[in-house]
Amino acid sequence: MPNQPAPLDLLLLPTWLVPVEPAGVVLREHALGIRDGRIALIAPREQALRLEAREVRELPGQLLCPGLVNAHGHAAMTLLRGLADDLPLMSWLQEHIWPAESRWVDEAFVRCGTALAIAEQVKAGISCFADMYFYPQVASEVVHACGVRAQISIPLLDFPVPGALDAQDALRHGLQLFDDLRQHPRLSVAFGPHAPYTVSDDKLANIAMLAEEVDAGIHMHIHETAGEIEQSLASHGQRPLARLQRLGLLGPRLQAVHMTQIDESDLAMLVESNASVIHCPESNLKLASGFCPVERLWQAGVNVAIGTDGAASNNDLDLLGETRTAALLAKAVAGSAQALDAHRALRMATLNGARALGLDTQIGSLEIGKLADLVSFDLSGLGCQPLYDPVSQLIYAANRQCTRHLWVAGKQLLDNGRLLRQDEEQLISQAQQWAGRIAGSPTATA
Ligand SMILES: CSC[C@H]1O[C@@H](n2cnc3c(O)ncnc32)[C@H](O)[C@@H]1O
Ligand SMILES: [Zn+2]
Repeated sequence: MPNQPAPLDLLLLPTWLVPVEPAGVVLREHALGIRDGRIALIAPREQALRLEAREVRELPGQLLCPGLVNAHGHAAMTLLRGLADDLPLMSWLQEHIWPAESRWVDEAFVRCGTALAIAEQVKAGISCFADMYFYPQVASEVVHACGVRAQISIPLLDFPVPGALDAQDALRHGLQLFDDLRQHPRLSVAFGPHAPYTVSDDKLANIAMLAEEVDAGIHMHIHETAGEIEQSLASHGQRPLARLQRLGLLGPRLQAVHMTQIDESDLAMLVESNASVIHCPESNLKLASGFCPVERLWQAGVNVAIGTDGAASNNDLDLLGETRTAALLAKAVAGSAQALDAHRALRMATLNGARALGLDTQIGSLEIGKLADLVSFDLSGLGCQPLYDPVSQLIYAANRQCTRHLWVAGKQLLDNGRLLRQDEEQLISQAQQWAGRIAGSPTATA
């Protein structure tokens, strides 16, 4: 008697299944089966329905694809959403955000803001996000409790920040977090030197060495504005990326966030080092920082992922909307309507994000053996009719309200648009209490 395969835990029957890898494929009349948190089956619907499954779920009018990966953000900054708008990066940061952070950010702030960010992201189809903020230990506890996946960066700056007296103190806490989370199934830890203009040479060289030693990512704002390049040339006689190369930070573990300023030598360094670029188009537009040349990077072979940045410079954590902005902006920047087509845009928001975070063997595409991090979007509504091409519809016509169901490692976090692991009413009320305190203070941002 041949061995019967164990029953599937869940069999999903969407109208469209978009695996992302192989590229450009849309499967109709197909099913996806999950066993032990992993994708165990992708097969024609009729064939799959003959298999034993503990639960079978029809997803009519829905597109099933990998969960979105928000490759850059500052989760707890949700509590600073709308506090200082319509400003350029440096006055936004130095005159408003940093003063507000030193006045208000503590463990309770990070706990509440991170939970709010996770709820907003899960409701928007994001199953994995990269976070760079203060009190990373607290953020990791919230991620653990909410069931989502995240890379948590250890923030490192030359000056004291909430939760760390100096960079050495931050590193000490950070290395402890590496040890604590080494075996965690959903959490990874990276180094988060804030930017070339806030971290000195000796600390950057030390981070490069430590990242090699513990095999971790390096997540950093780089080449966000033209002013950053000018300042680096004046202070260091080098462009920031060249300086980072000299200090040993360039390599596949580097996650270079923003990169709106790229000359030929920068491009060559990115290609040669296999570093990833994290594109944050809406933050770059809102702070008038510049335009990342996504198509040029992509054609040169650089892995380009996408991030929302924090809710204080965006002002939402809507990766689907961000991807649409990226697809539209890429065409304007490249002067070509073919730049960043819908399929590549979806790849940027899934598999490329996973690759940037070093998770592409585990998530980012629907392939047998990968973790079942999945999202379904409902394309049956009026705004998506008529429908010729489901991926075009997802990127150019749908919006985050179309998000229906979301699973992380086969565990459902969103059911028909409803959060299963978080209390929406409570999150809203807690966020309002924070806003009451912050807005009610005469020193809200100064
Ligand atoms: C190292 S913790 C995060 C730190 O970064 C600040 N921040 C948020 N958005 C940006 C951005 O676009 N460029 C530079 N710095 C940014 C955030 O407020 C924290 O202070
Ligand atoms: Zn940022």
